[in-house]
Amino acid sequence: MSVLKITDVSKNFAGNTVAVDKFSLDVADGELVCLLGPSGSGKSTLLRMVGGFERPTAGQITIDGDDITHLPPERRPTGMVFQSHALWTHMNVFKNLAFGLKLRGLPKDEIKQKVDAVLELVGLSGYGTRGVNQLSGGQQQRVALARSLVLEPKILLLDEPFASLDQHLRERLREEVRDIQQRLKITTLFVTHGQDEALAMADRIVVMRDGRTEQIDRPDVVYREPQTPFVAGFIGTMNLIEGQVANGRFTHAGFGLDIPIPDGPATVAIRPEVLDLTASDDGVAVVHRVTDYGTHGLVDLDLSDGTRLKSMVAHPDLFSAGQKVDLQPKAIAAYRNNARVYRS
Ligand SMILES: Nc1ncnc2c1ncn2[C@@H]1O[C@H](COP(=O)(O)OP(=O)(O)OP(=O)(O)O)[C@@H](O)[C@H]1O
Repeated sequence: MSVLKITDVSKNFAGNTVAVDKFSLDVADGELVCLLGPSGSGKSTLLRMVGGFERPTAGQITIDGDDITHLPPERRPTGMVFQSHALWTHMNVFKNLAFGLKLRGLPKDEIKQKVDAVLELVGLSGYGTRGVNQLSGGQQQRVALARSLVLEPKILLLDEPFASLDQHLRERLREEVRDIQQRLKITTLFVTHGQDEALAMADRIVVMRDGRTEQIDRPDVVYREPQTPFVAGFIGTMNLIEGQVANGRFTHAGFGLDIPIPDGPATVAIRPEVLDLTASDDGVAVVHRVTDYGTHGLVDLDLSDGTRLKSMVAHPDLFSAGQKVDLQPKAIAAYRNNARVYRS
């Protein structure tokens, strides 16, 4: 059952910037949906409209069937965690967490019980008396999450909560947050421009572009079956080759493939892990660089017009810069007019 329903929501800023354009999305109970897209695609604006920090120009947002489109943030059953955690630095951790509960008029012992429970949930038991400034960046972000969770929101809204943390900590925290989210079964909308984060955490990913949905699907589907060249190029590493189809054959710069689609321009997409190489004196590509990552190798290669492609290989030592190679893709997709028209 859908808990959060966003219907035809738009946001136009002054100066005619259309940040969000007739956007619709249903989020099911307990689901974690990631809004993923490049900078400026409207992710934060959309999240802020759900949280009540931005007013939609048009459209409707409901939670459990109640229209919340024009309610202020404090009257919505939502909890938002921002990129800059905005903790109160003059208060200790306990007071930061107790603040919202106090406003709700809860008795002292119940506040203590709830704060202790949420501190345990985020792995910070015993940190109540610490000053916020005495915590690491990761700990501060956990407190920010706890401050939202302690108010038991129906919907948790996370706006790039790990953006300021280093890679290692980011990976650890996203696992922790996913664990907590699944344990609490809390419906969550999560904004990120990190595709790894989205692939690792989401039940479904919304790929956004120019304020609109480009694709909504499970992470594995978004990765394996991107519906547009934009999604293909945005998620994971993808070789995109723009060429022409004539008589069922796609060609570009000496590279050719049989594709049973009508004549005309097409974009072919091939993942590096399914682009096999064989050394050949009259090969269509030249190896530019070979990188050995230990577990696998990555070969950068150029077609005759300079189009750069990537191939993942099991034995990088078989290849070297300057070598000519032939390409054998094991799986391809072809796009025309921004839609997928073929997949092998
Ligand atoms: N307060 C504002 N006034 C005017 N334009 C705005 C405002 N906030 C956002 N925009 C514009 O709306 C568009 C979408 O911005 P938004 O911040 O939602 O994108 P985003 O996908 O979250 O980007 P990022 O990943 O960089 O945070 C951008 O063109 C942005 O410049």
